[in-house]
Amino acid sequence: MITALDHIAIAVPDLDAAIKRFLEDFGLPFEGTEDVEDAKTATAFFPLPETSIELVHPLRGEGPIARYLEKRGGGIHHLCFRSDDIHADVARLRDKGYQFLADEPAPGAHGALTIFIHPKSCDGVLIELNQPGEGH
Ligand SMILES: CC[C@H](C(=O)O)C(=O)SCCNC(=O)CCNC(=O)[C@H](O)C(C)(C)COP(=O)(O)OP(=O)(O)OC[C@H]1O[C@@H](n2cnc3c(N)ncnc32)[C@H](O)[C@@H]1OP(=O)(O)O
Ligand SMILES: [Co+2]
Repeated sequence: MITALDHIAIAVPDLDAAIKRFLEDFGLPFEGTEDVEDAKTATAFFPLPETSIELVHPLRGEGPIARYLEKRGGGIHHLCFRSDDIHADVARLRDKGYQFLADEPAPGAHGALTIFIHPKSCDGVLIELNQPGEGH
């Protein structure tokens, strides 16, 4: 079952400048950065009550965020729904015809199990599902 809007991710060409903006201009609480090697993405999280803003930036200039920034520039990149049983939700949504970008959920930021649905399945919006690990 989907239980929350876990985060909204924004693709940013300059991670340090964007962190400064959300920290100093908007005054959001900053949790820290985490590089997700498998996703070739550097992330920065700003937790707010019940959800977070996630900044995403290419690791070493490559990967999906690099391609996104090249084609579209910075902008809202994906929404992530939190699940309390990601395998059941993936099976349920696959049965309904949603196209997933991987066969199985894999570890993402914070060690959460994560999987993406192709934007073509959701009116052009990239959707991530995650199931937080213990302690998050
Ligand atoms: C998991 C760690 C962390 C976390 O929260 O835990 C993250 O969130 S990391 C986030 C980075 N990882 C990903 O984004 C993985 C999933 N994304 C992908 O695999 C690709 O970006 C993909 C498949 C969505 C698109 O890659 P592709 O190489 O096919 O790029 P194209 O530019 O050819 O795009 C094809 C088609 O999709 C449209 N598109 C691409 N990105 C987005 C987007 N973020 N939102 C909406 N639409 C998107 C793109 O415009 C193309 O459309 P078309 O009509 O064919 O031009
Ligand atoms: Co994300």
